[in-house]
Amino acid sequence: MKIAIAGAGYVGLVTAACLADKGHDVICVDVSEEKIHRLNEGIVPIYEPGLEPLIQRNSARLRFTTDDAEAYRWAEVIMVAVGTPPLPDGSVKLDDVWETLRRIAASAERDCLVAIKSTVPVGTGDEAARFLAEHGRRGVRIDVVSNPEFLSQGTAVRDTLQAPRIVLGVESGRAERMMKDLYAPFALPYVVTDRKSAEMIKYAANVFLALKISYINEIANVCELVGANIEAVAEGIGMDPRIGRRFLRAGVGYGGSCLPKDTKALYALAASHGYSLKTVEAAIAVNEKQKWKLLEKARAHLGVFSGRTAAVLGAAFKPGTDDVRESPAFANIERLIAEGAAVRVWDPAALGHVSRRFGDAVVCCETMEEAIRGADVCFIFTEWPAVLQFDLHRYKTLMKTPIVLDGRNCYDPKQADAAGLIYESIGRPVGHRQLKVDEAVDIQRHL
Ligand SMILES: NC(=O)C1=CN([C@@H]2O[C@H](COP(=O)(O)OP(=O)(O)OC[C@H]3O[C@@H](n4cnc5c(N)ncnc54)[C@H](O)[C@@H]3O)[C@@H](O)[C@H]2O)C=CC1
Ligand SMILES: O=C(O)[C@H]1O[C@H](OP(=O)(O)OP(=O)(O)OC[C@H]2O[C@@H](n3ccc(=O)[nH]c3=O)[C@H](O)[C@@H]2O)[C@H](O)[C@@H](O)[C@@H]1O
Repeated sequence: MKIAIAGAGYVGLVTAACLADKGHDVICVDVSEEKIHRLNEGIVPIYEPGLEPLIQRNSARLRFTTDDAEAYRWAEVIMVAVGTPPLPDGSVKLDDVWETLRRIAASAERDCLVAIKSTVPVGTGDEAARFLAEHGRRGVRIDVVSNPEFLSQGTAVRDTLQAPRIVLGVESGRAERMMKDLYAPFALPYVVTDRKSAEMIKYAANVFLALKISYINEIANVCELVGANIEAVAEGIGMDPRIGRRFLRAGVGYGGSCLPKDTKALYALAASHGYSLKTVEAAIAVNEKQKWKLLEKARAHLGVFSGRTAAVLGAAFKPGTDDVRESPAFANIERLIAEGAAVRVWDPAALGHVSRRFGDAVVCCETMEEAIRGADVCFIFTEWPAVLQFDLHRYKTLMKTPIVLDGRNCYDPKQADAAGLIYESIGRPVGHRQLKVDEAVDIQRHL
């Protein structure tokens, strides 16, 4: 089939490459001249494992352009994968979606299907269908489908090729048939429903994941108070298939472009109908507090940050991506700088974003060693493989004071203790080298 995809971002690019890989002819459209220029030069503008070879392998069936009118004239299916960022009140900014729909209405000359992959408030698909029926060219039939996306960054290619389900929110037999033709080569299970329910499935899924994370983080906080170990607790409850093991990793909270914005968007949507979503409100509040956990722990050791050197390991919101949107690391770096710390940041994929955002206010380090050398404290915000595999003794040799505060529970506390570290993580008992606030005046004295 001939597919046009609006938006060459994490979702659009991955979807384009996977559809081309399954034999479809795909044109990926973006308004960013720079992005399209780079893609046409063979440079993939985002870091997503497996994406570059997939794009290269399918170059015969995959084109990139800024000429949306030409792409929308040509396509049988137009997929909308543009951004839907949050507005200050938590509701969703739909400007790019509506701009895309306006362009489709003006350009589509043949009967076609518009599949909305972007995460949009419930009811947007119905509005889009009305708009296209009213403003599309005379005699051109444009069906609208809600086809929400569930991929995760870092595993996006696999998630797309082996998705647990494909959700289709359709209002006509023609739309359902076309979407099933499109996805037939993937041989995946479908959930076929109406447009509004499909849009709700997307929010309900993301928000459920956020609830699960905030719940485990609160349990971790209580574990710290009572001396229990969250890793054992998560394993113990996760083995119950009604609960499930995934998304029970305690840490410094969820970040990224989606869980934070989608929790707020669902809350705002319900509120606009006069309903207060209490569970979601609590999950958002817990997450906001959780992201400062490591700074709280650091204060107990160091008192103030002024004059201290802080190493930050990981800036991306999770491993396997260069995305720093709503990254807990960024909020913490900002606060450390504001409180007078000298901040040295390492990340294997996201350093470009760090230097663009913080400039000379931080030192960007190419290696973990460079970041931690001479540091008074080390914060771990992202569980990159290099962090997991790092020789714990190196912290002791390289740091001025080996205080390692781990927001992703990367190490075994006993091993960290044996390696001579003052090590604290989330929801687990601390080693015997733990310092009390009033003992922390002169760290060196204790080592
Ligand atoms: N990033 C993720 O892991 C997932 C994102 N989603 C949803 O998918 C949507 C897209 O997200 P991302 O890919 O992360 O966004 P992104 O910000 O990486 O990419 C969006 C792209 O759309 C382009 N664009 C803006 N206006 C355009 C227009 N009128 N025509 C063509 N291109 C245009 C932008 O230049 C940008 O390159 C959002 O609604 C998001 O909530 C859903 C599942 C996963
Ligand atoms: O709508 C979206 O954009 C996507 O949002 C999330 O995907 P993503 O944001 O890429 O990443 P996740 O793996 O969900 O992680 C989100 C955040 O939660 C944190 N997390 C995740 C799992 C966990 O157990 N604990 C935890 O703190 C991660 O560190 C990260 O900061 C969902 O997992 C995807 O299904 C969805 O398609």
